[in-house]
Amino acid sequence: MAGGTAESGAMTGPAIELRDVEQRFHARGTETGFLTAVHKTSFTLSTDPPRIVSLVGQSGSGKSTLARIVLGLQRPTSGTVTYGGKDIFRLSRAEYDDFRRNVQPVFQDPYAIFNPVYRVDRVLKTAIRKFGLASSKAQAEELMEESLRAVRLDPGQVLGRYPHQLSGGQRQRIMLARVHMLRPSYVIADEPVSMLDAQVRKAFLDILLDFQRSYGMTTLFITHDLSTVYYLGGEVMVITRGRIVEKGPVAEVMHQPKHPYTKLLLASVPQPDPDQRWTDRIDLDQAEREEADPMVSGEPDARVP
Ligand SMILES: Nc1ncnc2c1ncn2[C@@H]1O[C@H](COP(=O)(O)OP(=O)(O)OP(=O)(O)O)[C@@H](O)[C@H]1O
Repeated sequence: MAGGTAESGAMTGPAIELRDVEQRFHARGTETGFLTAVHKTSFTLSTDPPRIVSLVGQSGSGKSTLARIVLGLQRPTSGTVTYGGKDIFRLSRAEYDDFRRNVQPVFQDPYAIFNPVYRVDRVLKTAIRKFGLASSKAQAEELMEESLRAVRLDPGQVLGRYPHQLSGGQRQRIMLARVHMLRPSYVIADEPVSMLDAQVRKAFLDILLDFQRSYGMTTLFITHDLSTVYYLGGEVMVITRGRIVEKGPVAEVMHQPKHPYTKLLLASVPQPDPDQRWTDRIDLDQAEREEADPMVSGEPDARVP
C-alpha cells in the first residue's frame, strides 16, 4: 500500500504526475468566451527523496487551480493526473481512499474548514474515525494530544475550544496536527501562511521542514512570497499566466534566474538599505524569548485575527 501509517510515518509513496494539464474556464466578456487558467503543464511530485517544491507566482497565475487539480478537486479540461501511474479521476474506491489519505491539503484560511458550531477537536476526531487511526477512545485522545504537541500546541489550551476562540496561527497548526496524525506522503499547501504574521509564519514553515525530515513528506507549497520560498529551500517552480516558466533548485533559480518573469519577480522584492541599519541590538534572555514567542509559550496569538 502507498504511503505510511500513523505509527510508521510516510514511506516512499507513489509519484504524482501531471501531463499536459490544461484548465479552461468559461469567462464572459472575453473574445473566445473562456480563459485558460493553466496551459499545458507537466511536472512530477515524488517522495524519493522527500522534498519541498514551491510554486510561486503572482495573483491569478493559476496556482490554486493547479493545487485543486493535484488534489483531485478539479478535473482538468485536458491532460492527465496520475498517482502511482493511475489516473486519479478513475481510481477504485480503495485506491481513492489511499490517495485521499496520502495527499492532504492545507489551505490559506483554515477558518473555512472548521465548522463554527463545533469544537476544533472535531477536525482531528473525524480524521481518526475516517481513517481508523485509533482503536479506543483513550488511544484517540493520546493521538490527538501527541499530534498537537508535535505542532507545538498545548492540548489543554486548544481542545474543547471553538474555532473563533483560537488565533489564525493556532487554527493553521491544528490543520498541521491533522497532517501529523495522518502522515501523508504529500501535503498540498495553498498559501498556508499568507494570513499569519512573520513569527508564526516561520514556526509553521519549520514544522513543514520537520515533517519532511522526520516523516518523509513531500510538500507542494504554493505562495506569492519569494522570501518564504527562499526560507524553505528545496525546489521551486515559477508560474505566470498559467505557465510554469522556470524550475529548479531554489538557490539556482534565485541566484541565476533565466526567465524574464523570474527576474522581474526577484527585482520586485524590496531590498534592505544598508545605510539604514538598526543600531541597537535587542538581547532577550531565555525567559523573555519564551514570553515573546507564542509558539514556545503556547499562548493564543492575539495579534493574528
Ligand atoms: N472556477 C473558476 N471559474 C472561472 N474562472 C476561474 C475559476 N477559478 C479560477 N479562475 C480564474 O483562473 C485564473 C487563475 O486563478 P487561480 O485562483 O488559480 O490563481 P492564483 O494564482 O491561485 O491566484 P491567487 O494567488 O490570487 O489565489 C484567474 O484568472 C481566475 O479568475
